[in-house]
Amino acid sequence: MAVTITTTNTAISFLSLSHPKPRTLQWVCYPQKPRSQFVCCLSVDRPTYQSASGQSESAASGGGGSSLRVVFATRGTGGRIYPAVAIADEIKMTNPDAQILFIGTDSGMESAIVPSAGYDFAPIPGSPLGRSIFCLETLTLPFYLVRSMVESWKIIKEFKPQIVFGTGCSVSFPVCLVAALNGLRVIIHEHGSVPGLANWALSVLADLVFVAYNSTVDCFPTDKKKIVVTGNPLRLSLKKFVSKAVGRSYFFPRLGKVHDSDAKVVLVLGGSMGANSMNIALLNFYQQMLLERENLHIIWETGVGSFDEMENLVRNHPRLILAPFLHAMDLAYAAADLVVSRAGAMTCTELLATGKPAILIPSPNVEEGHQFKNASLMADLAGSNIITEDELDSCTLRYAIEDILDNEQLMTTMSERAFQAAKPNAGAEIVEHLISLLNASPKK
Ligand SMILES: CC(=O)N[C@H]1[C@@H](OP(=O)(O)OP(=O)(O)OC[C@H]2O[C@@H](n3ccc(=O)[nH]c3=O)[C@H](O)[C@@H]2O)O[C@H](CO)[C@@H](O)[C@@H]1O
Repeated sequence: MAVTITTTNTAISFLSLSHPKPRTLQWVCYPQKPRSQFVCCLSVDRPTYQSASGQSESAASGGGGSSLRVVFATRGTGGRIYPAVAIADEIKMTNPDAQILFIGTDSGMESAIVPSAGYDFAPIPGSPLGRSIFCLETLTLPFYLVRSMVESWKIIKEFKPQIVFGTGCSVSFPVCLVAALNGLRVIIHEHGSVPGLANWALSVLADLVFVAYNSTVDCFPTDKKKIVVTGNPLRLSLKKFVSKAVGRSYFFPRLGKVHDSDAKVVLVLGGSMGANSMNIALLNFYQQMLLERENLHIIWETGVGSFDEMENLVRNHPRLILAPFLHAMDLAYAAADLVVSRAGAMTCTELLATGKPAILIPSPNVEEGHQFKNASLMADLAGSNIITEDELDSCTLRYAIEDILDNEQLMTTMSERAFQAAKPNAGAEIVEHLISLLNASPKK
């Protein structure tokens, strides 16, 4: 359930000033139950994009207009969904008449993230991927795949896209396959350092393959000429400048009003799913640290799955925001002096673009040590501090946080290095390639 609350308090005034279109605060409930005194899941509405005729519903209705029509197929964690949202944002910037439709599943995070980003969404059945070849999920995979392909076929026939864009997941596989069978342009993007299975397989039939890192190129079993290294695209909201005061007034109204320059805000991110070990480590010292440091404020994303438990364990405090998931990441990054986070590929891209000093705790549960590779790269590029899961405990984390927070010079250097290493134009570059491809030889 999403309840939109329109109000006229100071935070809203700041938001309206900083964004081209007036926006409203949205309180998204995960799961569907009344929330307590904690601020839970504040999100900022984006402008709803309208078609040239002014009828937003026409986006999913097919029809014969000449505007660019793109389908995005995405599912999974934020790291797969947000690159698609970022490229869609970029397309709308350069082609305001473009018609965009996202295909995903009803059960995945995309069903909440995509509509909240202002795009039309069409669900298909998800195909589960089993951990071994003999497990139930793997045995039922062909059945799900056929169902997903049939549903994708119907949507593609009706929407008539020129391009189908997959971000590598169990939804992008059937959708891109159907697109290729229909003779449509297929493009994929891999955000991580090692391609997922869907992207690996789809690279063979894709017209263009965008990747974030040079080292990923050789991982694909396809003609290297169609692989372009661009980096990861950023959501439009993260590319825009949001001042520290605006970010802070959104989360802690008093800070925005008085521009308290002594205040220090620590943003704790467990990735799009949250991180239990980080939650536990923080749980053991947040109270003491807030007590000892009167200028400290904490924004703590617990993950949707752990939120109820954490909400029961964490004591309400005026300088603490506890949230299951943050939609307004632009404002959260803007507010923060220091970010403590998992080391997912998209988060690392965003930390560089927003110039945030970071302590990274790579998830040990991600295949092939992806997150450790990301964190090592961040340490080289921006001097990020790495704490491994084995080293993670309350003392280590608290010491690492205070070590950076108390060293202004170090924070400035880390921030400057991050800005220098950022590649904020990946999205624009991807859209340029995409338009050139269409102009060079329209397939249909
Ligand atoms: C490539 C990789 O490492 N993937 C792992 C990563 O994915 P995950 O998708 O979580 O990691 P990423 O850092 O790549 O992407 C997270 C995205 O979600 C956004 N975000 C996050 C929190 C929030 O409250 N609001 C918000 O918008 C971030 O801004 C970012 O854009 O961690 C998951 C566990 O958590 C693992 O299952 C995935 O295998």
